Amino acid sequence: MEKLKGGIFDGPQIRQLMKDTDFIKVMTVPESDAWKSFVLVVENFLGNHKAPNYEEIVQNMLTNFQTIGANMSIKLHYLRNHLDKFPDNLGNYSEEQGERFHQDLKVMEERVEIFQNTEAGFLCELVLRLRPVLFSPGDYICRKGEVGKEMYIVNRGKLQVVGDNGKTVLATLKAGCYFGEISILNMGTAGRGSGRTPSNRFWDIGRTLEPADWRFSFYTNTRIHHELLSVGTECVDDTSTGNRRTASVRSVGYSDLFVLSKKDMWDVLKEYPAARVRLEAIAVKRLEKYKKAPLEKVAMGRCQSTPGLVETTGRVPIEEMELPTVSAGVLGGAPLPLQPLTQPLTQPPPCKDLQLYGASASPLRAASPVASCASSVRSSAAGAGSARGHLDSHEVLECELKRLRERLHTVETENAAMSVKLSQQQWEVDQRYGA
Ligand SMILES: Nc1ncnc2c1ncn2[C@@H]1O[C@@H]2COP(=O)(O)O[C@H]2[C@H]1O
Repeated sequence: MEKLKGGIFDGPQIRQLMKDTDFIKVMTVPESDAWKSFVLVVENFLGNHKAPNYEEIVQNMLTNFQTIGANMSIKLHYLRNHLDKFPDNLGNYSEEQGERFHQDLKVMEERVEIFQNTEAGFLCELVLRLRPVLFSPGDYICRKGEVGKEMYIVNRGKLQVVGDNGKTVLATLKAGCYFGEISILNMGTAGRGSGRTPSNRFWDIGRTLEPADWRFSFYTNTRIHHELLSVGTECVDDTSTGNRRTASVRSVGYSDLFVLSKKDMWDVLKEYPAARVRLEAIAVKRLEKYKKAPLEKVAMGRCQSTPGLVETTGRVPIEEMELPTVSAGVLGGAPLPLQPLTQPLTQPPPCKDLQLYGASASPLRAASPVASCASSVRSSAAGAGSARGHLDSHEVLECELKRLRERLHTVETENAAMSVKLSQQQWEVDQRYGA
């Protein structure tokens, strides 16, 4: 009954309609074309008989459905993309199996927030990449601090998000809920391997040098060159940071989940940038809820794991070290004078303030027009209260995406320029010392 109310017909009802000669009489021409082509699909593909030209028959039905503006369900997209993968005799497949398939897709389409109001193609691409997995009572699906490689959607069962002690239950998840998205979208606890952020690692490199060595090392020490470049590049490699699980999740009883790998998710997101913005916006909101903190704190958490944004509360912020500009120094001009470092390099305390670096000052700094947009949005979000905050979080994400693209371009260009300069210097050293 529920299905009928929702306009969903099962096999016996469809067969009844196919026999009903009056049914087609109440249709317009395009509708009757669509109906007839559907009947052809039932008779030549979905039942016991698969006609040699079944692909043409299915394609014809899809075209006719599109003509009448029918909202193609995910199942029809599935049909189109995987026509060649259906077994020869679909009639052998029971109603129960069909029902199960229908239910699986229904969970995705209707109950999973991230899949609602997304482009049909995006949803279809994701659904096709989902794998079903089963967990037993007490199984941990993920543990806090691990690198996240998958996200999960609960199809059936009950799970608990637990705190550090494994006892405090932060949330209970049931069918339709999803989890594990924070780390695969790189919004979790920042850090790769050692757990140190790129900005921490700038400081680590700095601390290995005597102040007087800064200028000399920057020009002649290939290790420093390479390390700085690798950290700089990591700043724009936004799949490498913030990838740690923010909590542990365990199965209460048996649970039946769908798993989506990070790689698959990112492969699809590459093709659907609007969906990426939307997913990240939802993740920011969810993080905000988890942390029960005001927006700017959440933005800070994200920024710590966001390439290009660096904490600046250390006693000697890296931008004050006055490294020479790329154009004047690295690209062949005379090195700019460096101010001697009067204070030792120290580890910056936790982020209180955020600053975006401008491209002109150092090869490690980001392009600025979009950066200033992001930072002004951020500061307005901080000042204007929580109602405006939600709107701004979206703007911040959009600005950040733009800025990251520009930053990637800048770092790649600078990387290439520095490599040229490096080879040049190596050649000069070889010439001088006869290596
Ligand atoms: N307080 C919370 N309430 C509900 N879900 C949470 C909470 N904290 C973390 N999670 C989820 O648990 C997941 C653990 O892995 P991730 O950090 O990738 O993504 C996390 C969220 O999806």
